[in-house]
Parts: sequence; structure tokens; C-alpha cells
Amino acid sequence: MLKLQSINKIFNEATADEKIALDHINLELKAGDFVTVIGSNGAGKSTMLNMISGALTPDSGDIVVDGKKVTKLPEFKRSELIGRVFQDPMSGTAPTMTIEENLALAYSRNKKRGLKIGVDKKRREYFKQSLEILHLNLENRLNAKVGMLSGGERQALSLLMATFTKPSILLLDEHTAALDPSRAELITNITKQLVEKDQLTTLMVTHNMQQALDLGNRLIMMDKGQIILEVKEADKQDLTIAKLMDEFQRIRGEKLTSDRTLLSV
Ligand SMILES: Nc1ncnc2c1ncn2[C@@H]1O[C@H](COP(=O)(O)OP(=O)(O)OP(=O)(O)O)[C@@H](O)[C@H]1O
Repeated sequence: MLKLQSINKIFNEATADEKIALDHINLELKAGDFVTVIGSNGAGKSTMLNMISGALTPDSGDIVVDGKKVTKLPEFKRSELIGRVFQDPMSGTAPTMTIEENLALAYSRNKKRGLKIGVDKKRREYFKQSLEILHLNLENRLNAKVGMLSGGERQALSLLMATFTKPSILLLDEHTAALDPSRAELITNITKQLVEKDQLTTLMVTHNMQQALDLGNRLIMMDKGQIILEVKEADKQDLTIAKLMDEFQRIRGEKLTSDRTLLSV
């Protein structure tokens, strides 16, 4: 479903600011895998997601989605295959458009050109049913401008829009980090539900270790551009935060120093 083959990325190569962001990253997700990604600040997590979405191109290595090499495919062409939700609840939706218009846009994302984007009765019913899953009463506010919604509501809508067309890969980039704890929990639950409903192949970056343990069937830990730990499905259930911290110390010979990671425990 997704393969990263020896992905390298160096920023500002051969300058004083040179930074190895990704150092020979290999990762494979099978259909339906939900992998949570943790790691200290600057470990390369966002860079890895940017490679998969096509926002960045690797210096070397290949990215394969559904058996197709997409390494050189521009971001807009990959959007048919990839859904993404960012940390900022304002970034996934268009504030001056209504809920229905936003959903119509998301719905038409992987449709061939020439098909009409307008909303007929059947499609409106589909939008309403999809919104009901969120339990936020948005199904009765189809004509509300998205700019009027709360951060949590907008993030729920972003999530729904990103999963609407059942993407081959769903990328979640700290998508609950900017929300207060109760809203973050709501979005976490909606994430679980939407991913399970369509068995979406998902990669989720989080600084919250508990969330990384609670969600998904596999976990990876990154540090300094490398994947330093991979926890398989069979071992994930027995994993604890203490074990993860010990593993980091064992592998790196030092304590995990990321304040944000520790604060999120
Ligand atoms: N466009 C860029 N130009 C130069 N350096 C960059 C750029 N993007 C990222 N980096 C550097 O690459 C490294 C990896 O960054 P990345 O954002 O992927 O880390 P991260 O694991 O997502 O960190 P965080 O958890 O703090 O968001 C960092 O040292 C960062 O400063």
C-alpha cells in the first residue's frame, strides 16, 4: 500500500546550516495498517509526511503508493491518493464557503474532470449521513459558513473531508495538538471511527505518547532522521510509556529530551 525505500533528505546541503532531515528511511504499510509516529523535535516526522504527500521531493529513494512509484508526482496529482489533516484546524477547510460547499469540493477531489460538482438531493443526503458520524449536529448546519465553526468542529470537518474519498493513505500531522483536551479527545475518537469504518491505511504523527499507544496497530519512533524503533502489531498492546522511554534510552544511550513529548505523557 505504501512503501518508503531508502528516503534521504538533506536541507541546505554543503552549507553551515546543513541538516540531514531523513536518513535512509525504509517503511512499509500494508493495507489497513494504522501506524503512529513519535519522536523528539526535529526528528524528521513532518518531513517524512511531506515526502509522502509530495510537498517535498526526496534527494534519493523512492515512494510507492498502491504499487505505483509516485516519487516525482507533484502534490496536486497525489491528492487523489492521499488525504491529509494538519495541526492547524484552520488549514483544512475554506472559511468563506459553507459546510456543504466544502464537502462538495472534497467529494469532487478524485472525480474525473467533466463531472458536475453541484449538490443534488442524493448527494446532500450522503453529506448529511457522513456528518452524523461526527455527532456535532453539523448535518443540520449545511449552509453555515465554515469560518463560524469552532476549532474542534473545523478539525472534525477537515478529518471527514480528508477521508471522504477513501484515500489510499491518510496522513495525520499532530492533528489534535492545537485543541483543548476535551476537543482533542473528541477528534481522537472520530479518527478511530473514520479509520475503522473504511479500514484506511493511516500514518499519524503525534507528540502525545498515550495517544500513540491508544491508536493504531503499529508504532514507530524517529530520532535524528532515522526510524530507531518499530513496534509490531503483536507487541503494541503490551507497550507502555515507561517502556518506550526505556527503549529510547537503550537505543540512544541518553534520555528522551523533547519537552513536548515529555509534557504530553
Ligand atoms: N524547509 C526546511 N529548511 C531547512 N531545514 C528544515 C526544513 N524543514 C525542516 N528542516 C529541518 O529538518 C529537521 C526535521 O524537521 P521536521 O519538521 O521534519 O521534524 P519533526 O520531527 O516534524 O519535528 P517537530 O516535532 O518539532 O515538529 C529539523 O532539524 C528541521 O529544522
